[in-house]
Amino acid sequence: MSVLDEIIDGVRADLAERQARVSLDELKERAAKAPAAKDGVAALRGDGVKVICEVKRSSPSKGALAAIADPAGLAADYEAGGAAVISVLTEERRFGGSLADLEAVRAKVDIPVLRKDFIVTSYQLWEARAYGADLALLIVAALEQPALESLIERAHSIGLTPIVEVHDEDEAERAVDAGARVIGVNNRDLKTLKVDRSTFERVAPELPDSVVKIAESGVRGPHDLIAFANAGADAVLVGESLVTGRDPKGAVSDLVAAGAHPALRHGRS
Ligand SMILES: O=P(O)(O)OC[C@@H](O)[C@@H](O)c1c[nH]c2ccccc12
Repeated sequence: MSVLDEIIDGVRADLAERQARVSLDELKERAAKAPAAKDGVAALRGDGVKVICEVKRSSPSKGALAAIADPAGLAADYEAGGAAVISVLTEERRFGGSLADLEAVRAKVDIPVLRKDFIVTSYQLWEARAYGADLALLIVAALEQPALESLIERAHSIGLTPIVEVHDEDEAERAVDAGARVIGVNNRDLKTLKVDRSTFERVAPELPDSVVKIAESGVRGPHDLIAFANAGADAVLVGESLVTGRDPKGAVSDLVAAGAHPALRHGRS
């Protein structure tokens, strides 16, 4: 069984408990009361390379990264540093996240918030909206094609922007066929947890120009951002290097400044 399969088994078990506690109708009521979703696509387009900053306590590859006693405070630092979107991991067992983190971050920042989890049913999309997310991650490797298609559609109908995550050319084709407009290329293989920074550069050319392209994982600093930008990234998604550093706000503003450099603007819309 791959690491991804193990993670998803745990996610399904936790999900079954929540579903037994909170009905879909209750979630929908809560979602109806949530502030309207912000435009995730608009936040990721435009001049310069956008920076998505992640609230991440631990990971299956590295174990504990940072305690993050105040996820909302960290998110506020990211926002002050110029982040375009905040990513909040809500997976509990391996990443140490929760829906409470999502709710706390949502209440604190004005920029769009991404629910980062292993989404396998529309119930989790309703949860995302009910707890204030504007975007939700859908991982192609975790979903059969019909499920991927219906979750993309459902996300749109709920008002969420789906970020569809791929790791190779076949998954990229599946994402595009399923109607994805925002695609994240994960440089980490979720089946082996290995990071290969050439993944983005290999997969991005398979994606149509109209798709918003995000390079995910392995961004250590401005140098990596510039490399991904030169390979066509509209945005980067950064976790570990921000949560383990001493000055998250400063690190974000260094990334944003590198991404705003005029030399990178050529060919961007
Ligand atoms: O911590 P990093 O290497 O900067 O990576 C962040 C993000 O890309 C990573 O957390 C991630 C990408 N896709 C995921 C899917 C599920 C959980 C986590 C992820």
